[in-house]
Amino acid sequence: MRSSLVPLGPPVSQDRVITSFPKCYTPAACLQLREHFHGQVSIACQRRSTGTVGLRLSKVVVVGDLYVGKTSLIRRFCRNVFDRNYKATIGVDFEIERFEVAGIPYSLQIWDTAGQEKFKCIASAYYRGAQVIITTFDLTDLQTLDHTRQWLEDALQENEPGTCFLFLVGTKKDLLSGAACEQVEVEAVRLANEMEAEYWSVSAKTGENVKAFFSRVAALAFERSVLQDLERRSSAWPQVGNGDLIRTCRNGGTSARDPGQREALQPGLLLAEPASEASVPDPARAVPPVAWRVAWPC
Ligand SMILES: Nc1nc2c(ncn2[C@@H]2O[C@H](COP(=O)(O)OP(=O)(O)OP(=O)(O)O)[C@@H](O)[C@H]2O)c(=O)[nH]1
Repeated sequence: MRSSLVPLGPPVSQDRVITSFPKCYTPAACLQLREHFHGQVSIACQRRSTGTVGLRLSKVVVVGDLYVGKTSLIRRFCRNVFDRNYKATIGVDFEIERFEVAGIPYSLQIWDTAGQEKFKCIASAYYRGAQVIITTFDLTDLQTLDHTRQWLEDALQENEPGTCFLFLVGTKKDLLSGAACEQVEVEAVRLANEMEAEYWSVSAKTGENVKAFFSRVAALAFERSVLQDLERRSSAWPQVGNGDLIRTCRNGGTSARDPGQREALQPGLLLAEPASEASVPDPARAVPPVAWRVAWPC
């Protein structure tokens, strides 16, 4: 179903339309194993009640050593091109990529940052406000994998704890045989788990896994945005006063109205809707959430 929201620009191309939840690369290092959208998100999308999500951009920051292939990865995805000549990124650059996720328009702003040390201070100024951090390394150069810890630490320093999805991505997959790649991946998966990141390996040259990877990024970021929006709205309606309206409860409780929805939420996440539009309070007088509780189930 095409979205009825936000007719900004031309419709997104068919390969940016995400209808079912994209699979992870390996369950051994994966942010979530579900193969469908969170029940609350599906309902919100069906009802077109995803708030401002369709109007917002989610910020994705790509970091990693120089020459690992950050620019090439982004260019392969956004423009479907590959250039074998190296041109260092100076500071930062970004692309905006539009999607339609579960019928809702959604955009990623993908920031390409410089890997060269001399540009690092410029690039790091753009880490703030990221919803997704992609830490990249070259599968043919293990030193670049060692450095990912530091890249991640630097990027996390600029963001609130627990607010970013983390990915560890091995690049230049085409340069390794299957066996050699698997060998590197053992270590990469171990590190990804340590970082609480999802692991992927890709090739910008052949395009292998590139679209699947960014679709996964978009779906995860979209789902979180919708859940945050629902939580924000539920916090703005503190006096629900009707148990029937609470469709997802603490500790993964099930819905009074939708008993089929058995999605587990993190303790403390409470989602509710007002009885009708008339009960929506004046936003200026709404009680803001005491603190964001952003921790997502696998
Ligand atoms: N064979 C192969 N080469 C790649 C791949 N991705 C990138 N390269 C090459 O690796 C070199 C570096 O790629 P870039 O994308 O410019 O690297 P970068 O990480 O953006 O570098 P900085 O901007 O300096 O941080 C270029 O010569 C690319 O052609 C890949 O998937 N396969």
